Amino acid sequence: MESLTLSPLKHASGEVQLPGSKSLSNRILLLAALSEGETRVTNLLDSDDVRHMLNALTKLGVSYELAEDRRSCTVQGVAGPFKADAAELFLGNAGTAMRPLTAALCLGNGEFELTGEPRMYERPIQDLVDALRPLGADVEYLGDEGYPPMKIKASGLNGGEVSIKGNISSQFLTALLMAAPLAKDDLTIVVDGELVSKPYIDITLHSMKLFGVEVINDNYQRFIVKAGQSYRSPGEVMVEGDASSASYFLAAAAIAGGTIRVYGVGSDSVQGDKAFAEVLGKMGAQVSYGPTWVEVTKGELNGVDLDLNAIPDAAMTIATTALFAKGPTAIRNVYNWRVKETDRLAAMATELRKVGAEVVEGEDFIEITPPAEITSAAIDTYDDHRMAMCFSLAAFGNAPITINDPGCTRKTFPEYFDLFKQVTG
Ligand SMILES: O=C(O)C1=C[C@@H](OP(=O)(O)O)[C@@H](O)[C@H](O)C1
Ligand SMILES: C=C(OP(=O)(O)O)C(=O)O
Repeated sequence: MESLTLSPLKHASGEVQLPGSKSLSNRILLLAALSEGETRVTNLLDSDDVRHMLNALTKLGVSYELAEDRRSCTVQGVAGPFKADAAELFLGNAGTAMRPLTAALCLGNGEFELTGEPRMYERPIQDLVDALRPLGADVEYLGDEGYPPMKIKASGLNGGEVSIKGNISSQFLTALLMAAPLAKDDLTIVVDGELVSKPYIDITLHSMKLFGVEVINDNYQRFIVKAGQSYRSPGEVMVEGDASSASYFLAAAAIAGGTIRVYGVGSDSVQGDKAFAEVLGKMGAQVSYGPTWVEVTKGELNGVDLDLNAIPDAAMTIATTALFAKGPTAIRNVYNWRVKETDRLAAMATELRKVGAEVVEGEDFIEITPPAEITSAAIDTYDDHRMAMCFSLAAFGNAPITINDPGCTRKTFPEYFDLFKQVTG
């Protein structure tokens, strides 16, 4: 396994043009495929998660033309459910491909197998399948009950009223919402209990609206989607920059100074993770926004105690930023860190201790007391892109930090370490 050793870093400044948002890239590609007409998608993310979606669309008979740099793509919509009647789809560890495609495939007619990397077989999908079955979906688990791989025998989805649990992943509700307009009748979706990662539902509703579909949203507890609203191409869509990817650069500036400005995400962004900069502000960094940019300058950082359920991905960056704050930091209500690329609560606790932090790992929270001096360590990344990216920040101490398997950032941000070097060199 390769590793990358970062010498102690002192400074971070410059400008970063963010790659396209993963969440938006995969939603827009799927909706473009299901819609009437041709859609030109620009600023598309080029990363493993998006490649899995693109490969799946090819196998499902969708044609598209991808630019040589893979950052723009013209998709020919199939105007309704996929036309393919059989396919085996390998979806890696991409939640934004696995969950939405599971629901979308049920709309058509045929037999489909959905497979992925070993970790995908440990990431739950039962709450989605339990919501699809009463609508007529035939989904068989091929391995463990409640987890991929799965076989779908599709024959369309009925309308009616269905309830879905949202306390493990918002992607289940996202998947059902995006499939809903192509069901045979109107669909009412009732959220059973707590809904985690709520801002991702706004990304979903925003994406559906771009493609001409309106959803009645009753306080995120009840959604009504009228049938017969077909997706229609808006012609051209530009993908916003990735707000989660922005977090590492903004945190670098907050920790080390001078100033970093990221372009592609700002006050106009639909992504919940734009709120990450506000958290840095609460810690003491100076933050300013434009419609499509965010700028952070170093401040005296203090620990915070916050519920970060709404921004679970960017919240990981707060965990390593906490190494440079005065006093302890608590990140609360992040139980679902445990079912992501790795058990992120356990991984974060183990690796933060390696650099000298004192850590309390709760069932759904983590408390971090920074060390007086960060100690040199080799950080294991657990095939989790965010572990690799977060721990690059530990190099702002006085000790070298080795990141094992830095290539795992390919899931969402293949060029991360090149850009990080540019702003810290
Ligand atoms: O819908 C999305 O695009 C995502 C939703 C979130 O997952 P959960 O809803 O499982 O928390 C987030 O962590 C993931 O990276 C992307
Ligand atoms: C949880 C993540 O990914 P996924 O879309 O696979 O859920 C993530 O990117 O942090």
